[in-house]
Amino acid sequence: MSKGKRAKLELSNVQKSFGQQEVLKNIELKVNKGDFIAIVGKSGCGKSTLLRLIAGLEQPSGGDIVIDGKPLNEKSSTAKMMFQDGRLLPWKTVQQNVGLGLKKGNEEKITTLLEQVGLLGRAKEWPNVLSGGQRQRVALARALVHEPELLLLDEPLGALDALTRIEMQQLIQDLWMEKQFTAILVTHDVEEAIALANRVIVIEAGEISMEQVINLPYPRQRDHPVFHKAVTKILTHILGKEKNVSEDFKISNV
Ligand SMILES: Nc1ncnc2c1ncn2[C@@H]1O[C@H](COP(=O)(O)OP(=O)(O)OP(=O)(O)O)[C@@H](O)[C@H]1O
Repeated sequence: MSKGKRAKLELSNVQKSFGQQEVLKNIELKVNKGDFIAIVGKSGCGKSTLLRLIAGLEQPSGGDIVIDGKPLNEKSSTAKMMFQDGRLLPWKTVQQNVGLGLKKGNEEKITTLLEQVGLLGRAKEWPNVLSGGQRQRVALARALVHEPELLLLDEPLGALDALTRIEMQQLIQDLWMEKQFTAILVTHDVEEAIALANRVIVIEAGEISMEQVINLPYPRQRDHPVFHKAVTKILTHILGKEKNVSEDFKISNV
């Protein structure tokens, strides 16, 4: 992270407990405007809780969350969130879903976004006739139609098949490159993290145990050797088998 860039989001000593269970402790994280951050880690390590804190959907038990220089108190007004299940309203058409909460006079934005996600021809259909991937395209359009400066993605592609998942990753990357919003993605998939993020954060037992800058150009190429080294390095860290890794994979910078 280069000095002098404006911080979009800053977390200082953030903690979160549910009853006696301490889920997050001492989280320190600075996200610059335009960053694409991926948060990875084992199931139950606290990834979604961290995202929900940033979205203002949960309150921290301690520490500070600052967005655009201002403390985040209640629900974040600038952030938009996209979930694994899309959360489309089944009684509204595709275009009505995308336009939810949008003020009158902005219909053109709906058309533009539907075109960008490749669903303009399905605008008047109901969500239940769409495939899982198409539903997530609608969910993505719905999040982006508000032109959010901060997009929070909670395992949005987790329910999709491998090929659709890669197509969706490319779509998210294209839209991020074009619109230059700040993105934070929670994912189980280390390859997905490296396909999209300029920084990957690993959470282990409620703490950030690794932060890896991914110095690969966009659009990302999966067949780049550094891509595979980065996957191995992060997976090795998560799985805790550093001692068994060959020297080839012990790289300091990717
Ligand atoms: N509202 C809640 N009330 C009580 N405990 C909770 C609540 N939300 C999360 N937890 C607990 O916090 C821990 C972390 O959950 P979280 O969903 O953040 O993990 P995660 O890393 O996103 O997991 P996964 O990858 O399986 O989705 C878990 O032990 C979970 O049971």
